[in-house]
Amino acid sequence: MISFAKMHGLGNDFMVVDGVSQQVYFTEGQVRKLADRHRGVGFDQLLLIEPPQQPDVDFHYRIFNADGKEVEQCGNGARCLARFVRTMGLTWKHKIRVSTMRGLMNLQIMRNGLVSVDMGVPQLAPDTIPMRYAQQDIRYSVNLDGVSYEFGAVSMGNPHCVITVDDVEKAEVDRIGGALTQHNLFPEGANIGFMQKIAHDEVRLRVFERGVGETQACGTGACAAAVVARLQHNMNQKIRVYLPGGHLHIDWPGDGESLKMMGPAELVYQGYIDL
Ligand SMILES: N[C@@H](CCC[C@H](N)C(=O)O)C(=O)O
Repeated sequence: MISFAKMHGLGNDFMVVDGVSQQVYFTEGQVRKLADRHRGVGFDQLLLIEPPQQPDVDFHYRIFNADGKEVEQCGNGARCLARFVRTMGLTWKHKIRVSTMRGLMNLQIMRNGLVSVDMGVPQLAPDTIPMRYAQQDIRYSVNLDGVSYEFGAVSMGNPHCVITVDDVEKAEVDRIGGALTQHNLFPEGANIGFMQKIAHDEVRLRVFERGVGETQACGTGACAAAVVARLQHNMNQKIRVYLPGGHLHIDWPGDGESLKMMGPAELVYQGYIDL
């Protein structure tokens, strides 16, 4: 039996497991079974919180997609992690530093109850995404069934491709997202965002997540969209990203600078399950 919490960030939902007080290990098959929305707990990602692996860090943060694969980063999950470790008494700090597969991240629980995350510096070079394009650019194109799609590519620790559309409601998220997430342009797959500009400081966004499908919100997807919005469309440093599950505040001063994301993190229930 392991104890866990069910949490969500704007409807992007998680099974969160305390791997500090419990000895836990998950196989790909176990994660897939737990992710099943009819026979398991049901979630987009499983978050496993482990003891720190280095001195200046509070926790090590691991993320598994619903398909069982471990991935590098999850923005909505990071906010839930901050709320989880405080609620479960794993720390009393308001400022929490975690390591992930791809580096370090600082989380802060704000007075207004929201959680702010310093997501680090967005990476734009094709080999850091990774993406099979020789030269870095702010706009790339890909051909799908004879139609060419322009996109921006960003690594927020994990790979993102962002396509600007006229009407996000009409975007073929499943068809185009499903084809591009596994396109050979992206050797490790990619999360595919569909972004509509609303104003200089507002976009709407839907994301087809790698290893999951369309989710109600994607934190790193919102960060990547803000980067593309600024680079391709000269939008503001501070923008609101409206996702199907709610909105996030993103603040990115520009190239080479760290990006901050702020939004909610909710605990739904706590439970026990046999693995
Ligand atoms: N929902 C997440 C991203 C989770 C990982 C992603 N599906 C990937 O494979 O990179 C977020 O809030 O950032």
